[in-house]
Amino acid sequence: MTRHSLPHGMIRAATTLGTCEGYMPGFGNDFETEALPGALPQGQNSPQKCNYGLYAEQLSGSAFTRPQPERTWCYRIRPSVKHTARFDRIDLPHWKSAPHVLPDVISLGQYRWDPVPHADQPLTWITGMRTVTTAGDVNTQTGMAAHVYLVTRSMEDSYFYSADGELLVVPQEGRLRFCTELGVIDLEPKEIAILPRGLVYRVEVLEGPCRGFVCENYGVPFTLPHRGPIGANCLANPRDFKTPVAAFEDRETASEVILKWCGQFHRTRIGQSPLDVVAWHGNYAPFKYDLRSYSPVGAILFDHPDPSIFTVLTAPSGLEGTANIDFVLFRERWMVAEHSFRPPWYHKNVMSELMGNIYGIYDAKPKGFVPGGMSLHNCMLPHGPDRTAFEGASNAELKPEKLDETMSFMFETRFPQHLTEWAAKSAPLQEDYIDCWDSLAKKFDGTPGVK
Ligand SMILES: O=C(O)Cc1cc(O)ccc1O
Ligand SMILES: [Fe+2]
Repeated sequence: MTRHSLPHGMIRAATTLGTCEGYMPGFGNDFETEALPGALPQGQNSPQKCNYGLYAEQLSGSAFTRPQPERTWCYRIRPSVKHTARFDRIDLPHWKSAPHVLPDVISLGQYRWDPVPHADQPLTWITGMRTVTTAGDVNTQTGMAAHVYLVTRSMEDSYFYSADGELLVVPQEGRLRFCTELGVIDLEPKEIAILPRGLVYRVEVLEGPCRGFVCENYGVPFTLPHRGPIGANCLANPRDFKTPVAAFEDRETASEVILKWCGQFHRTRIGQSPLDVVAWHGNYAPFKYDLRSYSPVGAILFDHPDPSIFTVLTAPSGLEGTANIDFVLFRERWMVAEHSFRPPWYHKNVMSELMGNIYGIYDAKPKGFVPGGMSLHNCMLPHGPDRTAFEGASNAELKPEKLDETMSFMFETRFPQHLTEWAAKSAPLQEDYIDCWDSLAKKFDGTPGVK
């Protein structure tokens, strides 16, 4: 087996059959990977002594007793407990957790933001996280938070992990590298990544400035949706998810580990890199997914289906069919529906919808919802196409039309989303957003016929 070197002398497992540029294909597979030959024990998890003097350690991402438990066995230079000395509380004022309901912030409404501009000062993955909304309760492991990240600087000898939930990362600008305990993920716009709860990592800037969106999932991890009558194919296909091969660094330098725990941040100081997992096997691991491999299924004769058909990943809530979070993708597709109003209909929804634009034009909002921008249509708040979209689609010739160069997404949660003070007062909120429906004309005059 040959080794691949990454910055900081990180040693990565060689690409082997079934892997692609350092990644292994499949969703939720039981993966196994080793960066040094023979580092992974065969036939058992806890040998009396591990090869290379490694320590065996289990990372459990679900209760031991879940029907399909999620866990990974790590073979590492030091057990994690050596990477966590005493913790001191630190303040990260822009990263908020639910419940975070403020008396002087009104969350009830329809909101839209321009792209958040980059700051003057350098920001890392940790200092550059800006919470937009929170929902549910981090202490009961229900709900989520939506964030924007603005990152211009790599973390150096600094590592992070969250006990509060997994992070779904949706880049919109720039390229990031996630050096994790279980391997390295490089991420750019049109891709997404999942960083599981409890996984330690460092984030480096490959090409900045970097901006994107994060959904912090306090609940059970994202999984693939039940496909129902769609059957086994299309939507997000399992083989297109990529989990990194093992990579480790054996580096003794003064370092810090920052831990998010019950909404608060803590720092511990250690004398080495905690990314020292030489080999691992299991089904609890980070992964990335290229959104261009998503095969949308839609209306091929008439009408407009619910956007749930565009679900990429879903995080169940415990109530059957009612997601803690759905991650929904509106990407390039053909519009062919006959005698139909093709964009989204007007609607009110018990779920709350936070949307972001990755690139291009979104059909319900030809203007104002721009790449890097966001919108929030909260629980039971009516919304739909603006006047331009409505008039355009009501009068368009209904020939097959390609919605090209477009990619927006939605974090849709069963819980109402509460704005942070930053989202309500500092972020570039469009004060006139609701005016986009103002000029919708009354067409009804009591006489029959299409108006
Ligand atoms: O509000 C939105 O733009 C998102 C959305 C899209 C769609 O096609 C149907 C319903 C819906 O909430
Ligand atoms: Fe909607």
